[in-house]
Amino acid sequence: MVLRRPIQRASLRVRFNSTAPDNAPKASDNEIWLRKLSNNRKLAHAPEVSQKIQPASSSQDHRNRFEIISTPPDTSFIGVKAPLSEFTSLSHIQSNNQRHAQAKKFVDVRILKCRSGQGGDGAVSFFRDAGRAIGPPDGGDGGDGGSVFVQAIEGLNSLAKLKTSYIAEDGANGAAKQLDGARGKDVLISVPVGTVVKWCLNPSAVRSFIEKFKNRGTVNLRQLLEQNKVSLQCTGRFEMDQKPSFIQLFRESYEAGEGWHFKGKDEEYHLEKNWFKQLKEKVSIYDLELASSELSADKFPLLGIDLDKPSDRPICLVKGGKGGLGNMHFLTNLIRNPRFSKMGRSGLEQFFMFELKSLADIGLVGLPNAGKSTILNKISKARPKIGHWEFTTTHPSIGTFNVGAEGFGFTVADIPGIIKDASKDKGMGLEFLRHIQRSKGWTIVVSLEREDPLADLQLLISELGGMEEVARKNVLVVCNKADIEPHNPQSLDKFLDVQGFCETQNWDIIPISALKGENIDLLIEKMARCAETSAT
Ligand SMILES: Nc1nc2c(ncn2[C@@H]2O[C@H](COP(=O)(O)OP(=O)(O)OP(=O)(O)O)[C@@H](O)[C@H]2O)c(=O)[nH]1
Repeated sequence: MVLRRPIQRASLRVRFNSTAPDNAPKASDNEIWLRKLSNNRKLAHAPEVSQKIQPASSSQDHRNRFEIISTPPDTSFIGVKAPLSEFTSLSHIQSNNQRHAQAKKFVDVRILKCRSGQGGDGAVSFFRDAGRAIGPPDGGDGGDGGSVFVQAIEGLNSLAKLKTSYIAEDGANGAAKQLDGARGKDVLISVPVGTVVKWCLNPSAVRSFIEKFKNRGTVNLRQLLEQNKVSLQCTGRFEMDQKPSFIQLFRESYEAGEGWHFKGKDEEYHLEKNWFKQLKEKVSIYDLELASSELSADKFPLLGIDLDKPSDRPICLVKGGKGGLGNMHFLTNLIRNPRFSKMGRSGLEQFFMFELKSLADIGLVGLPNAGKSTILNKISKARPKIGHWEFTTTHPSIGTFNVGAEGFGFTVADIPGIIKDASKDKGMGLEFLRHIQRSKGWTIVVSLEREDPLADLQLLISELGGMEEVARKNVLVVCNKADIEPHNPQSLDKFLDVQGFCETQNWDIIPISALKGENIDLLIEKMARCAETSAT
């Protein structure tokens, strides 16, 4: 717990003259405060101020993405290793790539630098007036640095307008006449509902790490980010819980007992005086308390913050540094002329990844050209661009529509077509999968125009993460383009193959022609069912 300063001064702007109230702490107040600090010595312990992020080669087993490598009491924090891909964005790293530049038109992932303000320094000043050339110390405290907050609000639908860095203001320095410095202004980042905020690595550090591999032949970025790990220091939710829940962040501030600001006589002069050495020792307990309160504030959920509802209040990402104490706090019966004050504590600079995940009830997936956009166009108010070339859909679009008189509504997200090896970053990759991850149901579209629609379905399942992943959802398989050669027995066989497979999985299936609008009403009913309940 951080001890409060001995006296809370009533006003930020106090004129110290013969008529104005003197709110500076008295020497006796300061002595009580310093004595309390000494008594607290046993409680305070030096925090381990280090967070090493060292990519290290790992095994191929990615099932356990967060591997615990050490736990208290052996270390202060829970050591966790996780693949680099958890803490960076592949599309961000690939931003120079042409193919991905096209996909970037719709911005659904951003990496932002956030820095909180540094605390202002405490002032060294002494009261003066006509009657007294030098009076008691009256240097005010530095103001606290501003913090960076995030808030999800309705009405926004893209991350495109976010800046690349958000820097909160530093606290102002304290001044003479007991004037505290002003608090640094906070910064608020407004994002759309559906945004997930995750702590991430500095992108330039990731890029320079990747550079090292470029000389060693062809690099598959996805594999590189999967196979190399980051070591993090984490904490549990409760003291006794050793399950990692938060990443511990560290700010680089002065060490306990340091961070003095001297005026007139320098540090060397003061360090020779026993009275200063004793004071420094006591104040180092205060510094430790500040450092430990920083440690409890400087944490971020390991799995990120899911802003799936409008935020009631802004959430702090990085907290501003505490302002330093002015010299009036160091007046004691022994120290009559404290010509020193404390510096403000540092702010915190971290990177965060903002991912926009659609909240659609149903995710519409299929190979390119299967007719997803045509289906969505037919059934929803949305009018996605339709074309007969592949990758017409370059960014997710969401359609909302109502079923029946009661108007049960659901939303459908159309994502770009998935191709073979999309999970290995072919085609437009699987970056858009985030938009259907939260959907209760997946509607998988295959085209009966293709040679082997069942093989297409199986390929899609494999690219979507395998049967285990797909089985978590309500699945509806749509066999589109049933209008092409409807009387050809081969067309019917193709449909029956897919139907046979769906029956073994207990999945619903429907043949349709999106182009001709055939079976669309039944499709809507089935999709409504697909959206209604969760499979798990
Ligand atoms: N004959 C026939 N053609 C269809 C049908 N549905 C869609 N098409 C055509 O198939 C082509 C591709 O349709 P889209 O809806 O753009 O396909 P998509 O799956 O969204 O494609 P991507 O955006 O590349 O993923 C277009 O030329 C459509 O007119 C259908 O039921 N029958």
